[in-house]
Amino acid sequence: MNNAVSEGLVLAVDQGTTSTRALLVDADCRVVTAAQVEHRQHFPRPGWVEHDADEIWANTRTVIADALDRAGCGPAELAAVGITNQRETVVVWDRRSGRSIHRAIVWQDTRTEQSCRQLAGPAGPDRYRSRTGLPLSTYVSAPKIRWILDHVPGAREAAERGDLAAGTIDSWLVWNLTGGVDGGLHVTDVTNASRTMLMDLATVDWDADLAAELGVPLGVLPDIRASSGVVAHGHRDGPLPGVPVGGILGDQQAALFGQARFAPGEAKGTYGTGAFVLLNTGSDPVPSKHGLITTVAYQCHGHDPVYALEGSIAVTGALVQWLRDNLGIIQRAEEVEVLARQVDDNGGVYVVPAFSGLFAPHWRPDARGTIVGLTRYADRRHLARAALEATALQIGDVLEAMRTDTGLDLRELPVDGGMAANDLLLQIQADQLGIPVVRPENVETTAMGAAYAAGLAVGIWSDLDTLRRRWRAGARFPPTRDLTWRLEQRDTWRAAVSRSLNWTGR
Ligand SMILES: Nc1ncnc2c1ncn2[C@@H]1O[C@H](COP(=O)(O)OP(=O)(O)O)[C@@H](O)[C@H]1O
Ligand SMILES: O=P(O)(O)OC[C@H](O)CO
Repeated sequence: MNNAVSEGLVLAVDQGTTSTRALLVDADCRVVTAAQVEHRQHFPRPGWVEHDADEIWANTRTVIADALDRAGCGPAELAAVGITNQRETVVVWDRRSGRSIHRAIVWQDTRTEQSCRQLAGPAGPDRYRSRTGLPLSTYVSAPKIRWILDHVPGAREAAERGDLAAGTIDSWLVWNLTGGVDGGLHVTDVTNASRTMLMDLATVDWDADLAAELGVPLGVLPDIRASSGVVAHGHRDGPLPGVPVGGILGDQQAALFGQARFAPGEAKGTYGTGAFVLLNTGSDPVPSKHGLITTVAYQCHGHDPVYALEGSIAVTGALVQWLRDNLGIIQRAEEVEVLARQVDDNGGVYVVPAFSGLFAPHWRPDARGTIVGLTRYADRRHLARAALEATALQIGDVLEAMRTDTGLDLRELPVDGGMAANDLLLQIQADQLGIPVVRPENVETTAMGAAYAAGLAVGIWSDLDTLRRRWRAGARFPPTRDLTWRLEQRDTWRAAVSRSLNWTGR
């Protein structure tokens, strides 16, 4: 083993929307090595987004092997592995063949819009909110599982016979890591389960009535476990033989954990494919009246769950990808900053990236992407700037909802995620919010959260305070604009958002 590597290595697997990463973290919370592989995005119809679950498992094996190789060590030197994952995305697989029976339906996919509307009925999308913390929307897992069971020939009967397993990506990975068809463990954690619309937030257990109403047989679902605690060990024939699986968390909860936001009132914002603000609300689930989600933040084995309020935004980095892949106005994501810096303002252009409808705080599946304010003056530089502003303005909307729901004024916003590498975005964000935005020294917060959860479970770190002391600020972006400017921006943004509504189902 490489001499520079200290004792007590923890592996974090971060299975995100665009890529799968593995990071090796040492007991001093330093990232020793990292490996990353992107997977294919399938868009078979407008609004549909799919991933190949078998490809994701193959990529997971690859990045684990690469991260270990680069460190010159083997699985025997690992104290634990922690898994974190894109949430809500569902896999349904055959317990006997070990193969998924349909491509994974991704959290951004809108195919269940009609069935969500029917399920909501006259009660509306908040029908199950008090029990689950979630609006009935295309975002959550249950309607996606139901869709697969109803559309793959023979699937519902196979599910009733007990031949199928379903779950979010974490449960697919843990099942495979622990043996798959050879006795793999079918589990998930409380944070992932809280995104399915099948878990009761108060009992942190599946709700049989809900499962029946939403058409998901309880028998296909995994057991729910704490986020930090050893659930199993890697299978002898898998990539991590004998390694304790000590942490499982949804990626946004993992980022909150990795940012060491363990106290009520602390929040973080993560900018990836979408963007997600989570506010730790402590031991009580706080209901939202302003379009936020109530969710489980984490649970350490033997302790009560900790809850959070969340503002989930479907499209932020995905808009940058769209500028790159669909319009070709940039070649690489980071070029959006170079382009946007060439102009002082957006030239009157606003982009509302409602590619999957609008999530928090609006929850409008009928919205679609809209560009307003175009004149002959506008060019790709203004579009690039408007794309970054759209991210910041959407975050502004969810923070305002948080303030209204809780009465809490954040003093600053710690941020992370792939898009947080963009300094211009973070400056625009600080200007839009009127509070400083802080990027930590270690921006690998999602993977760190999974590593922390796993390391805590096996005693690499003794407690949360030890982890909190490791957090270091990297770059700080103080606001430079006044209130009048902010209010004007918000007014124009609201007008743009209103133009994106009522597009489908007219
Ligand atoms: N410098 C940048 N400026 C703007 N967007 C960026 C930049 N770097 C990456 N992105 C965007 O961030 C996303 C990748 O971030 P990441 O946190 O890895 O995403 P995920 O976890 O959703 O897979 C992509 O959508 C990409 O377009
Ligand atoms: O994988 P990310 O970072 O795009 O996060 C996706 C979220 O978990 C969806 O809820």
